[in-house]
Amino acid sequence: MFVVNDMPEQIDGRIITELEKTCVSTLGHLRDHGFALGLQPNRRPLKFVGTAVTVRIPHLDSTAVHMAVDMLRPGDVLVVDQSGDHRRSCFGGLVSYTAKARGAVGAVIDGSINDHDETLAYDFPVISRGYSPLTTRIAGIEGAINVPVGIAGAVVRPGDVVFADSDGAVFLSPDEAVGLGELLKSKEDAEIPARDTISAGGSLAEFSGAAAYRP
Ligand SMILES: O=C([O-])CC(=O)C(=O)O
Ligand SMILES: [Mg+2]
Repeated sequence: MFVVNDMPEQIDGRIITELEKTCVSTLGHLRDHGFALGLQPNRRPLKFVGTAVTVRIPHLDSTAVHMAVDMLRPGDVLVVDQSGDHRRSCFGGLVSYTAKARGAVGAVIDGSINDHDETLAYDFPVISRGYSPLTTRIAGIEGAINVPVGIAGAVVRPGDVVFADSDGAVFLSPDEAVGLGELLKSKEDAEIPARDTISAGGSLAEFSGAAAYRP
């Protein structure tokens, strides 16, 4: 059975502009959930922030991926749950070419990807489990578009914020993302004077607070 739900509301442009100035790992200093653990970027440096368009497919049938890619809008991020089969690739040159042509800003695939050289040439950022020559097929078995999905330990809902950089991706609800960019930027800015202090012989442990635990 195929489920094709409406496209989600796109996230506020201010959230994107603010998060784009910051690093995903700065959020990793503050919380543990929502990270796509074990997924790697196809190139570095990499950065994108966009609206999650989710797809769930069974192990070998990427019919729903091809449907969803046609639906992508400028600013969207394709997020694919392969139902735990990480060895197959549902995402290669033609899918990435189409996603880019529609204006999507990136993809997060909880599975493998293929057509390494071609996708790099299109300069479309993808975070995935890695590369595999074993692909999915257009089998018409089942699939769902814009439903909650599970991506490498994180729950992702259509319309969530996908915040990705060279270190990996995290998923946030639009509410959680309001004001987050400013908070992350303030933490990053606090490291600027710390560098000068450290260059002058000062202590990292004093700056981080680790010094308080010295026996
Ligand atoms: O079609 C697919 O599912 C994967 C692929 O090779 C491409 O996107 O070019
Ligand atoms: Mg191909």
